[in-house]
Amino acid sequence: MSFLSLQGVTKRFGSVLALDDVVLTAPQGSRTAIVGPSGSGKSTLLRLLAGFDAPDTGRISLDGEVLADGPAAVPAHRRGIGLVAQEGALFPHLSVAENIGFGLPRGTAGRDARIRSLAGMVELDEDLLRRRPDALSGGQQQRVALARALARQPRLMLLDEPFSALDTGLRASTRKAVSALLDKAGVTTILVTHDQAEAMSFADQVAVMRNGRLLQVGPPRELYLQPSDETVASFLGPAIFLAAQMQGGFAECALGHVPVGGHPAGTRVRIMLRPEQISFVPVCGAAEGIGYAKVIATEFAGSDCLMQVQIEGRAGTDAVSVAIRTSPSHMVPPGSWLKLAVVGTAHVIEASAASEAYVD
Ligand SMILES: Nc1ncnc2c1ncn2[C@@H]1O[C@H](COP(=O)(O)OP(=O)(O)OP(=O)(O)O)[C@@H](O)[C@H]1O
Repeated sequence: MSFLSLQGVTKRFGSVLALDDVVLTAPQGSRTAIVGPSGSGKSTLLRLLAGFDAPDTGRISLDGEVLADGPAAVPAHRRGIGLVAQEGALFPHLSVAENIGFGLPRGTAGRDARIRSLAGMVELDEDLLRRRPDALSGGQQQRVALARALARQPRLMLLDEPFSALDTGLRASTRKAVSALLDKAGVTTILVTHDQAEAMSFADQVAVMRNGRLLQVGPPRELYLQPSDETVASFLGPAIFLAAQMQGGFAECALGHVPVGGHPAGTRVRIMLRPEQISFVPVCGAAEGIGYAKVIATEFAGSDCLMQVQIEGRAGTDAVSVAIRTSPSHMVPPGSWLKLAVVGTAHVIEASAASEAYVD
């Protein structure tokens, strides 16, 4: 049996179906990230896990204990679940030490030592313990919030966009530190985030949510390279979709002969590639034919620049415009011609009926 299990969880607010038959499991010690657009139901799911609200139908269990079975639910304070919210939500009038020790009864033997040990775990200097939260940086405040949540040795840790208030550099380093810490403590964790890259680097399982439903759940690499549909594909990053015809295990498309993963059913398919799977070499002058493309526009964005290129369609089909990624030193100006090649395999995202027309 899974350590954390949600079965058929549904929650409605008036006419809004916030959670629609959610099924999710997580092994002990694992990290799950829930991503999805605004209003997709992420916070509602977290609130139900924390015990701040109860499902209409469905069952939530943790470590063999049923936490909610429809509206009958174990109250939040009896769940042994820690929560770190977006702003850390520290008590402003208490010192950092008292914030960390908030859940530890006063007078408990070794309380101060435990607070110092928790501060050490989240790499907070001891001399910060006497300060008030407003005298700490955003990253330090988040680490205090994490130490406070860890103090009660939760069975499950819920992280609700805990890094979103931090700037890019601090965000990445805090995420790494928190991730290593949770790993070491072996705490099962659920992270809610708007940031797909953050979800994929933090978690061993990612769940993509939309309109209250989980569209796909799996390891980050699997979701990124083998999404179940175009919505999941596009949500996790830029994607190139091309119509293709299967021939001898290859997809014949505007890019030529492209190897595909798996054994797709059907002959007319739609394939997906990630922009970084397209390599190119500039060619002199106009070069028409399969695999050649003209640069239409460029977008400078530091280390990760984009070039919009137009590929001639196969006979009788329209040209296809796709974005490919490159470094600033490899970017060429609009009007240049390129020979493209595909790195790795394409993913067949949709196999159509054999009678469907072949279109790009
Ligand atoms: N207490 C409530 N009363 C009425 N509707 C609610 C309530 N809480 C959530 N909803 C609705 O349920 C849906 C899901 O909301 P939820 O906050 O879970 O989404 P979310 O994915 O967390 O969004 P965001 O990323 O913007 O925080 C939304 O349509 C929201 O308006």
